[in-house]
Amino acid sequence: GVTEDDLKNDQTITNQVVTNGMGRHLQRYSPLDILNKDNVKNLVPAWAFSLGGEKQRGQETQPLVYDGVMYITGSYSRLYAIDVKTGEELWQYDARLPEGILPCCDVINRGAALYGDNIYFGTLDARIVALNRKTGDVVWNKKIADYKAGYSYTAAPLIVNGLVITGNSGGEFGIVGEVQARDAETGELVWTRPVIEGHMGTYKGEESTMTGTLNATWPGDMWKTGGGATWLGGSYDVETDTLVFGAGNPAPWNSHLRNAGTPTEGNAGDNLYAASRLGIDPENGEIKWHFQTTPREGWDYDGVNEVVAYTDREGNKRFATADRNGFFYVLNREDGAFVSATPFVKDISWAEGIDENGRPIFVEENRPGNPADAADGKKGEVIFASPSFLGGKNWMPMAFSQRTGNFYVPSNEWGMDIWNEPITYKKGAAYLGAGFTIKPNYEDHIGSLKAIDPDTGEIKWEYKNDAPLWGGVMTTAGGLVFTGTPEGKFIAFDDETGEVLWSFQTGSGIVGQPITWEMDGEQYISIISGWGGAVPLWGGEVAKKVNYLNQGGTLWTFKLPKQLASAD
Ligand SMILES: O=C(O)c1cc(C(=O)O)c2c(n1)C(=O)C(=O)c1cc(C(=O)O)[nH]c1-2
Ligand SMILES: [Ca+2]
Repeated sequence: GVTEDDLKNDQTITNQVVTNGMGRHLQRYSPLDILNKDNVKNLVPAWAFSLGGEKQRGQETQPLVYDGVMYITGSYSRLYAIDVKTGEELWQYDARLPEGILPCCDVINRGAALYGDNIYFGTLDARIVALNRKTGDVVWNKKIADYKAGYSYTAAPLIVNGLVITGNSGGEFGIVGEVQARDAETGELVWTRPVIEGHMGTYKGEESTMTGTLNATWPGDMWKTGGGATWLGGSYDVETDTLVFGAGNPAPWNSHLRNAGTPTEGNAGDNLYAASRLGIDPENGEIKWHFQTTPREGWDYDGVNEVVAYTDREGNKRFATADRNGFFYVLNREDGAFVSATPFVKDISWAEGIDENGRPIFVEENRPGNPADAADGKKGEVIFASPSFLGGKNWMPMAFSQRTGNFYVPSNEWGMDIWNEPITYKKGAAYLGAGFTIKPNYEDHIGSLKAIDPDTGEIKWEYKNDAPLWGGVMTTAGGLVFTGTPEGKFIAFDDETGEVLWSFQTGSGIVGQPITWEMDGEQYISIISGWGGAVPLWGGEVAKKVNYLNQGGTLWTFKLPKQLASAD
């Protein structure tokens, strides 16, 4: 079965992919170079697999490959085991969701996790399931949280030292973000760590420590329904033995309801640890450090985007993250301390920049107005803010190349009209207190894949795409960058120039995450195609731009024709 060593060395053991992120640092970089800039033009499909049924939407999964089997998750909480040589189905598991689930952003799932003889995945009714990886039989099935209160689950779980570590979704319903760790064998809860100040963590069934200080950065009881969903899951830096999880938007969106008034301390009213990254001790769930990207967040700039551990060109150990708020941050890996921040999208309106402590320099006029100041007390001043609430970058993962030292970031250039409204918390009901319409910032593109030098923030090249980019990115030692578009194209770029070297039309929009592995001396690439996710549901004027795209659910696997592979 899959061991901790397999997980630790996922990047260098190139005949399998056993973690989300192709390594728990989430670099999504493969040292394989069988496929390269010269021969990628010959890439052809080896097999394709349809997810079948009527449940064809939003396929965001990253496949896993182990012991001759490929595992993918599908929309509506399904999991498939497929023969990696032939593309034939071995078994499938359908979680059969109850009525009344409340996912904010489509019926998606981003992938599974492997450990021992089990495969693990989370379901939209906020459960975590362990299945036998050979048979698909249920080993255990545990509740993460109450779906009737708006909790759900969409991320790939993370395995560290025999613990299955999960986050939660539901920030648009006033839930409380949390990270949980379970024994992988039994499913028994080991620790919990709520990420909003004032809530108690647990360790082996006992209360452990409170998160932050009660009422230090939240007014009144607002912390009790403060959001901060940990909905994208986390990464793990083995060198500092640290889990890194992001916390989403504070709830409700209307930030005037979360203003703690005249600050008595520097951070009163910041609403910790919403819109933050947290370094967590995997042993007991204690918080080691935090870095808040957007204090008293008011534009839905969830702070969940993936934190990637890497080593920079001078040998410094760093983390990088491209936040929804439009800034690309570099942090110190030892303590999460701020190193630098640079804009990675063009028209950021809510902040002038980031100061030397990593705190935004707010443009206060660009905070959506307080409904209490409006004549009717109902609709606060409408402002145009950029990036839009779907972010300069959303969930779709960037990749780091050890070959070029650059990050490849799937970003979007868009803004929104946004306003605040009064709202009170009601269990299981949307808890926004805001209205919005998304708008493109440019006529000819929204999507923008950018090669970014993390040392300087310089954008080395950019690929513009009409529709918003919503799929993951992967880099290889062959000098290739792979990603897909909502228009259905799966594309290989030159990592140095951004030149398109190859593309393939997959038949539906790509919102999935590519992988690569080696089998019998050949290099394979897989990507799932199936349009969906948040854009068509929440996308305002942008949704109209993409409403011609067809749903789907097909997993594609590519390789070089055999004679060409050996001839090159
Ligand atoms: O606050 C939350 O709990 C939460 C959860 C999710 C999710 O679990 O997919 C998304 C968001 N927020 C969100 O703000 C968002 O833009 C988003 C996009 C997507 C997607 O998969 O396309 N999910 C989510
Ligand atoms: Ca959110």
